[in-house]
Amino acid sequence: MVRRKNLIAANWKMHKTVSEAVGFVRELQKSVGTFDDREVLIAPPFTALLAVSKELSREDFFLGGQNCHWEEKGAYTGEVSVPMLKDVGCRYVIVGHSERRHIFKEDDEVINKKVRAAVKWGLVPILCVGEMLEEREAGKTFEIVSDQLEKGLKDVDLLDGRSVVIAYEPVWAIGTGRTATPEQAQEVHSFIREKLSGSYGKDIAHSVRILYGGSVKPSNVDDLMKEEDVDGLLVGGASLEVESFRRIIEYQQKG
Ligand SMILES: O=C[C@H](O)COP(=O)(O)O
Repeated sequence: MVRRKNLIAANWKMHKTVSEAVGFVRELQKSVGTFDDREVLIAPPFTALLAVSKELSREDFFLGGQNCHWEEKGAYTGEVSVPMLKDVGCRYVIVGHSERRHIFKEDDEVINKKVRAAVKWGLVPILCVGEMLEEREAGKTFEIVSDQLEKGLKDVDLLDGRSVVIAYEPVWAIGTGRTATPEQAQEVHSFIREKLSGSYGKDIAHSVRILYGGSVKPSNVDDLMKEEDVDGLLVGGASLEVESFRRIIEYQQKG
């Protein structure tokens, strides 16, 4: 069984110019302490990937894309492939974020192709799953998460559990200021782990990192990270300021 290292990820979405991104990373790397139980991921817009890659100097900091295409190359105007992301130094790629699902109408089939492409060409996909508010209120959270997980991971080799990261992002908590309570997050995370255990076995399931995303801020990070199955965070808004993201990375240890 591989020991899980927590992953604190910044998803900058469509924010920051190249110079803003480079300045941020330079300052963040200087100000954040080093912890042997956690890693940091920066997912800037495509335009800033190369510049941020050159700026990243710490071994505990990694680079990620926010999206990818499933083919290696071809006539796909506006798209970026997994090998291209690898070429600029990415280790991770976010796949199936709710903004991609809802604004850009990506379905589970497309998301699965992207997950498989990422694993095939050596990036770790961060597969995002999560229910909408009306689905939660209708008591369908587990059903939705289970379905997205099953379809997103179809025919994906989880290897020892390190080839994929799952992010639970309840849609009603993204950018709304309304965070899931630590108990709500833990309930779904533990459900995800159980489900992975059923499909891939206990050892692999216990090695997969499950991140929480949705209005994570300095004021709620410590409580969220105390939950047993919360292995990190996918942070949007609060990752755009150095001081707030530094505080999130430096969450208080469990126990
Ligand atoms: O990828 C990040 C999530 O969409 C969360 O965004 P947020 O922290 O702004 O709510």
